[in-house]
Amino acid sequence: MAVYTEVSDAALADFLSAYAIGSLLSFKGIAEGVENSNFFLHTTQGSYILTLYEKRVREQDLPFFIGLMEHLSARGLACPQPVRDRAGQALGQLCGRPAAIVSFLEGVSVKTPGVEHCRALGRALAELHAAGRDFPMVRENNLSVSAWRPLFAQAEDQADSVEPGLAARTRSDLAVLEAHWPRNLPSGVIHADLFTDNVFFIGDALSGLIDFYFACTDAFAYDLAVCLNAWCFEADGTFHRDMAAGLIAGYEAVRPLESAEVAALPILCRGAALRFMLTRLVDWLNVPPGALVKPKDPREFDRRLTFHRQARDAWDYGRPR
Ligand SMILES: Nc1ncnc2c1ncn2[C@@H]1O[C@H](COP(=O)(O)OP(=O)(O)OP(=O)(O)O)[C@@H](O)[C@H]1O
Ligand SMILES: N[C@@H](CCO)C(=O)O
Repeated sequence: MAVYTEVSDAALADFLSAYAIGSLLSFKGIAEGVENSNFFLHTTQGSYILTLYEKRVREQDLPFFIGLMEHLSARGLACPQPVRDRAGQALGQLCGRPAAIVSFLEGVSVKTPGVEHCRALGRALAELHAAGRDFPMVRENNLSVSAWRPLFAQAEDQADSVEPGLAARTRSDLAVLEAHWPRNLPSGVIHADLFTDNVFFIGDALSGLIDFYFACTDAFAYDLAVCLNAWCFEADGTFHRDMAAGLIAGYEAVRPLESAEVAALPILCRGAALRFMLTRLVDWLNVPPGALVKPKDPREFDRRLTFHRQARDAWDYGRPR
């Protein structure tokens, strides 16, 4: 359970007194997630999510995330809407952490997505890219290719204790990716972490996207590569080409890929898999003492990398030639 910071009743009451969202009916920690501390907040006016920003979220980036959610909500994208306090502030401090309240989205995430879920995801991803086009703020992707070697340095000595051969495989992936990482692809606001737990459905219809705390300015096709990794593989590394085809077709129904993006897809997928393998590896080896959190398994992405290393072109990912 991702609750790194406990919030006392008194601290919560003091924090909420700045907001005009009614009086508190219930408050409880949320079991899912690994990054921030999240709580359900139920008041006489409705349901909200309270987030205390932890470890990997830099305080100077919070105006980007909050501004982006406001921008996307204003353009009709179903995402959390930040709630401003009586003084017009969307960001406050609670228990020594930066904190914000956002609207609660209805829906549930799917644990085992099918082709139609992937098609709906593709459409929503392209709509997000379109809605973000006139967002004026910029945030560099601080978990892109130049960050991977320093991340690996934190875990290299112990990598083989997690999976034999992992250190050597990672060294060779890093060399290839650093030499061939594509530049100058069409770019803009990307979500960068659109895993199944961050996409809600009501029945078969996609109802909302959450967790914009890795959002940044980067290649649109990299976001697609993140989704291909997150949605179209089993934990054991089995790839579902039909789901990948649905995801790409859904995306291209809204925003057709340019030829440079199509050509870059295999290396973008390989890089995205390495990014999640590395952050998981570092977290796996460094669980904070006392934190109520279950770290995610880096080996799932080591297995995906086996697929990406042998992929030749976008056709291998289900895109028609
Ligand atoms: N706006 C929202 N509406 C409804 N539920 C939400 C909302 N925001 C968060 N949640 C719930 O809280 C959980 C954790 O939120 P979130 O994914 O943002 O946390 P995180 O720690 O950043 O997680 P991750 O590991 O995905 O980065 C979600 O799985 C969902 O159940
Ligand atoms: N979605 C990430 C965790 C948050 O970055 C993962 O599955 O590793």
